[in-house]
Amino acid sequence: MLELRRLSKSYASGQPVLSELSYTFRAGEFVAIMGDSGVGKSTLLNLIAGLDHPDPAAEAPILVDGIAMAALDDAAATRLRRERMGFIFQAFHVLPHLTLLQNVALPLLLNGLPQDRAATMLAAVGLAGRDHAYPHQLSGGEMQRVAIARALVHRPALVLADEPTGNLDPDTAAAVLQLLRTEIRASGACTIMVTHSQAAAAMADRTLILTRAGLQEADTVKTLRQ
Ligand SMILES: Nc1ncnc2c1ncn2[C@@H]1O[C@H](COP(=O)(O)OP(=O)(O)OP(=O)(O)O)[C@@H](O)[C@H]1O
Repeated sequence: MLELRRLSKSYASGQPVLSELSYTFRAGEFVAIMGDSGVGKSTLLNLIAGLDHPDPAAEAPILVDGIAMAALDDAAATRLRRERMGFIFQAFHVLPHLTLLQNVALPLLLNGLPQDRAATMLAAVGLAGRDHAYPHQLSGGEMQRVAIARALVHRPALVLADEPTGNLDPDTAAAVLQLLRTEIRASGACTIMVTHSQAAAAMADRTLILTRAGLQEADTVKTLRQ
């Protein structure tokens, strides 16, 4: 579903952040990515999302459903992102001047899809009857539930989440993650979640650790450290 092939990224200012990273993510799996601060987790998600460009060294470093991101022009990359991806990112926060229903309906509108699923998704995340509320009327946990509904409403094949519960208390975080897991199970989306939280990672099917050496299964890293 998502293939990384010798993906590298350096910023002008410094050393390479990612160096020849290769990994294949399968459809329907929920994977957590952990790793030390500054190792490049957010950079990796931004590259997969097409929000930043990898170093040009490798020919097709990112393939989504077999489509090489590097071969797409800006318009085609935007279309692929809009149709096949869902984001739970701080930078894509719920828009304050739109109602909850309008926020959740946005991916449907942008993709020219019928909008009735927006109300269904709001109900699925426990916010039935709040369609016409505005984001400032919500708690942090409720806001993250709206973000989840919006990320999944258009049935994307790939969901990218960056610290989806970073600013929530442990109980609310657990409820939000439980909901995310239920919804991605129902939709069959491949989900990649970057997190520093062991509790959040425990909700995923498996955990990968990003180090300078690349992405490795958490169990392998634990064994190597012992
Ligand atoms: N736009 C940028 N320009 C220059 N350097 C950057 C840029 N974005 C990130 N970096 C650097 O790249 C490295 C990786 O950053 P990144 O945010 O991907 O790490 P991270 O693993 O997500 O960290 P954290 O867990 O602290 O969020 C850091 O050294 C950071 O300073």
